[in-house]
Amino acid sequence: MESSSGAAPEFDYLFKLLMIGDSGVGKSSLLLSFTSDTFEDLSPTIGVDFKVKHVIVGGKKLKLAIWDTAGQERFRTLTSSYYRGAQGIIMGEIPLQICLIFGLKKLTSTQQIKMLVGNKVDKESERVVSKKEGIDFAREYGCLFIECSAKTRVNVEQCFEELVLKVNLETLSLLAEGSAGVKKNIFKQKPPESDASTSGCC
Ligand SMILES: Nc1nc2c(ncn2[C@@H]2O[C@H](COP(=O)(O)OP(=O)(O)OP(=O)(O)O)[C@@H](O)[C@H]2O)c(=O)[nH]1
Repeated sequence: MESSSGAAPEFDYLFKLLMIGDSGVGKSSLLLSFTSDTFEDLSPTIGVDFKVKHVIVGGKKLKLAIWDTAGQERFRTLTSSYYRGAQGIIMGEIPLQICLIFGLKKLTSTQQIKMLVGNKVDKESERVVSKKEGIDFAREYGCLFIECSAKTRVNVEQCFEELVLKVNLETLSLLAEGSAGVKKNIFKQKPPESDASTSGCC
């Protein structure tokens, strides 16, 4: 937590989120769309990038620290070192992610919330994986699932919101179990309404 001089803290909770996925699936574009409301042709990420977004969920001020990792193979050793400590993980385009999800299952703790993201839904005519296949795949590997478009901003906010809501719920259950080190604040939000375009399955 920040604030050391007795001033009101800038946020109630800090969540670390991590974006992984193969190069070109649109991780950086999704992040830019979420944090800056813009879409532009970006160069491939070198190593890792980082952005912050403040949101209010359930009346609580959350600071989201979002790490965007390079998808290119040559950065994989570096980027995998960022998995630890992430509360939520966002992954990229469906057809390319299978190997990374297996990697995650080995590398991350079970308390991390994973979300499989099918980006670029604006290119419907080029779709490779059906929505049902995406949902089934996410269910099998215990991920939330959503389809979105960084370009048109369809479901971009929802993508992060659903993940953060789920992280909150996990935080609450940790509190209920009396885990040490978890700040004893109770979030007052309700679970998200079910939406035809999203599908939680954790
Ligand atoms: N049509 C469309 N194009 C997109 C969308 N999101 C990203 N793109 C394009 O896909 C390409 C790759 O996007 P990036 O955001 O750089 O991909 P990345 O996953 O961050 O790639 P790395 O940084 O190499 O890991 C770019 O040309 C983007 O403009 C989308 O929602 N719709």
